[in-house]
Amino acid sequence: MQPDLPDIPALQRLRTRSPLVHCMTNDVVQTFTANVLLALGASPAMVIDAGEAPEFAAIADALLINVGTLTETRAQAMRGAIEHAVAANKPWTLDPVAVGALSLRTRFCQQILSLQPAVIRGNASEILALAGVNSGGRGVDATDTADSALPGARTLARQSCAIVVVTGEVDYVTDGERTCSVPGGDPLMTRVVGTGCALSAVVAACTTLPGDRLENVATACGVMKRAGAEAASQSAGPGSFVAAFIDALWREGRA
Ligand SMILES: Nc1ncnc2c1ncn2[C@@H]1O[C@H](COP(=O)(O)OP(=O)(O)OP(=O)(O)O)[C@@H](O)[C@H]1O
Ligand SMILES: Cc1ncsc1CCO
Ligand SMILES: [Mg+2]
Repeated sequence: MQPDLPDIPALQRLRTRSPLVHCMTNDVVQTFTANVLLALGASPAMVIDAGEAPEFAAIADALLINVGTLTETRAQAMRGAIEHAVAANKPWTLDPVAVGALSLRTRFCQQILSLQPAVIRGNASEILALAGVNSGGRGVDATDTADSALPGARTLARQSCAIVVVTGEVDYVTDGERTCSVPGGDPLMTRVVGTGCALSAVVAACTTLPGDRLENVATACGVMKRAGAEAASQSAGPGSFVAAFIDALWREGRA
């Protein structure tokens, strides 16, 4: 395991570069995801139609594929976008929401794994399912711990040549050989929808940074956990947590 990493320069770089992040994400988390990226200085765009998503994927700096509200039509648009991103040498990140629990999305994610994702970010049940390990996942929430999913995450990283992030009480970031652990955050982060989905978007933004990708992805996890802990300490419950969380992200990486 690697020790805690200095992440402020990476955050400052994110604000300076303001990467354009093409988000093909689920209907539940669109606005929250865009606001999280904006608070950190990145530039979100939710372009989803099959007629223009491939074109945009080649222009944007990074692509996020989140299958939370997948349909057959969206799957087609996503596949086209991924192919164009890969052809243009742009990194793409996969959030395999509820994979393992449902067959269309499980099949789709297994297929697109061969298209060289830079990063796969999921909760423990999703990562175990994608790694081919039976898990108790039955919906969008994890029923396994991140610790128990770490061996599966390492196997998935080696199989897919992607960096794999498994989130929970501790986040683990692995390339199959090196692993960073990122503690912190707050359980309140799981009582509002989309903190994991938004983290995947921040991870996608961080794949555009120069330097060690594993460290940059761990930085994304650390930033979200730090903001989550700060927001939880300032809020009365899930409603005010959301506003405090966006505000805490806004302060991250500022002098
Ligand atoms: N018990 C916990 N304590 C502290 N932080 C947590 C805990 N569980 C999750 N988190 C944090 O919450 C965020 C979301 O992680 P989670 O594993 O819940 O993803 P997810 O299930 O994909 O979320 P969603 O589907 O709502 O987007 C991450 O930043 C993670 O570090
Ligand atoms: C609640 C929910 N349902 C489909 S996607 C989603 C967001 C969390 O992943
Ligand atoms: Mg999720």
